[in-house]
Amino acid sequence: MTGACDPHATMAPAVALDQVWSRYGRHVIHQGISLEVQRRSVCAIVGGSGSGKTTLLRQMVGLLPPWQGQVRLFGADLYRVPGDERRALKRRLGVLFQHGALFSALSVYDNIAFPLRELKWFDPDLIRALVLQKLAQVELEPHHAHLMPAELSGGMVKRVALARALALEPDLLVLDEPTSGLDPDRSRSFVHLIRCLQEALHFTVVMVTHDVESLSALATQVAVLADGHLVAVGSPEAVRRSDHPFIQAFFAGAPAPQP
Ligand SMILES: Nc1ncnc2c1ncn2[C@@H]1O[C@H](COP(=O)(O)OP(=O)(O)OP(=O)(O)O)[C@@H](O)[C@H]1O
Repeated sequence: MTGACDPHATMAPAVALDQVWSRYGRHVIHQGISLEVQRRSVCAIVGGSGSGKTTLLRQMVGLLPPWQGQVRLFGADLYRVPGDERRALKRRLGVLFQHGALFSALSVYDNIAFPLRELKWFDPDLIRALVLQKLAQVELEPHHAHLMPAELSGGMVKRVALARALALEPDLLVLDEPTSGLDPDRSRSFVHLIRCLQEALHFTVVMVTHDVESLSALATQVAVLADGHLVAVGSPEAVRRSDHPFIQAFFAGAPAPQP
């Protein structure tokens, strides 16, 4: 039994990929990817352009069934559990895709309230309290709630998107290139925010990044994709010691990650 209610699943990894194969048409992207991400850890997936990082994230969040293999979240087989269990599993995820992807026609308030309203569980007073709490968590002010996405700086868009991803208090936060488009200062401050929130709220993070500085600041585990395979998985310090050419190039010149 691998259902979301399985008592044996309580200590299962947040994410477990088992022999995942992926393809688009005849183009095979992954050839037997197996990876476990333990709860409360921060896993960074890195790899060259087109190596299949985003495809792997889409599979983890229930958007794309793998061609072969299993994707388990918290012990439950995401693509084989019944629909209501799958919906319950997906409510345990917060997702922040590249570029933030806010609804441009909705205010900051309505963007953050969106996943809360969708559930139809909360009355407007509770939604208001939760939206203000999430805004505070991402270090924005209550008056920012009335702004439209077009009125926000790039850093604020990221923060609002993060607040929306945190709205349902996820157990797993999935981030695709969280710092893309930010200048180095804003990037550092956004990474610091994610780190503080993760330490306070104890969610698991899986992120794709090209940014070695973000990786060094956040990741407890690194998984490196190349040629359809995971060529290294481990702590940042251990992966960095690999002599794989992509890994050597990725870390070249970067300061040693803090254990
Ligand atoms: N919907 C799709 N249909 C066909 N091919 C696709 C589709 N999505 C992605 N691909 C191809 O699959 C490969 C892997 O794409 P993916 O976006 O997962 O890679 P990535 O490692 O995230 O790349 P990048 O770092 O450039 O964002 C690429 O060659 C891409 O062109």
